[in-house]
Amino acid sequence: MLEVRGLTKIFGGLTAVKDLNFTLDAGEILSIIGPNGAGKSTCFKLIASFLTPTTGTVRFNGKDITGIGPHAVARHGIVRTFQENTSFQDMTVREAVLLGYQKDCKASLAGMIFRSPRARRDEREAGDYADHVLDMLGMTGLANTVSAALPHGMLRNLGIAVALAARPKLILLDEPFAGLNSDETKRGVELIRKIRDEGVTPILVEHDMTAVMSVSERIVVVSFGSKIAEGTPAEIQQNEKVIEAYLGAEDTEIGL
Ligand SMILES: Nc1ncnc2c1ncn2[C@@H]1O[C@H](COP(=O)(O)OP(=O)(O)OP(=O)(O)O)[C@@H](O)[C@H]1O
Repeated sequence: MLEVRGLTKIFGGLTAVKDLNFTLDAGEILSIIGPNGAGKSTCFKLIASFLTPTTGTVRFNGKDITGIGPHAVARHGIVRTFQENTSFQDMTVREAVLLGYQKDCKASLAGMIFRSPRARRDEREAGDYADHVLDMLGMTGLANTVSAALPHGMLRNLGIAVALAARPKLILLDEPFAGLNSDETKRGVELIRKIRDEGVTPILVEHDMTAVMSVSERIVVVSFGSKIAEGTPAEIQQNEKVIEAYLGAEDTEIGL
């Protein structure tokens, strides 16, 4: 589904991502981990086309999508969530999710204004789908809550809900467990499996090693921009290079 080849990003004199190669199959749960500053977020930005690589390619379902821009990438079915999303503060939860869905509507602008049958059908479908997504995220009871009033964990969920509302094929989750307590993390792990079971393939960048080891089917480890290991959680936990990379860093939490 996703093929990253020779991906490199140089900022001035600093190589943030260096000749990175990995592939991802549809339906697989992959995590990218690595010490602080290893290049994980940059890698996400390159895939989602928020940044253009210095060299290398990103292919999605056989098509070259390198550097085509975030909107074009979204049209191909790739969305990205952000660590802190404050864009829908004034909207209710349901309104924010409906906004995420909008780009998918088929009715013309005139159709929407004059409420054509097509526009009415779109509206109904959007409402049904928004309710489905909210149910999936355990947010049905919060549908009419103003986003600014949501607790931290639920604001995170809302970001995921808005991204899912666009009905992507691939969702890039940037630190979905950051700041969550252990119960919320357990629910987060279940949620990621649920997302995958709905046909949306998740990739995570994450520091919470307990969550990573529990949810991932495969892990790619980066250090100083380069891939140093790739394998199952069990393989990664025993990998010497990985242990060394984490021991040498301030962030020593690898869950060993
Ligand atoms: N726009 C930019 N301009 C210059 N340097 C940047 C830019 N974005 C990232 N970097 C640098 O590239 C390196 C990789 O950063 P990146 O944010 O990708 O790491 P990360 O693995 O996601 O880190 P963290 O886990 O702390 O979020 C860092 O040294 C960072 O300072």
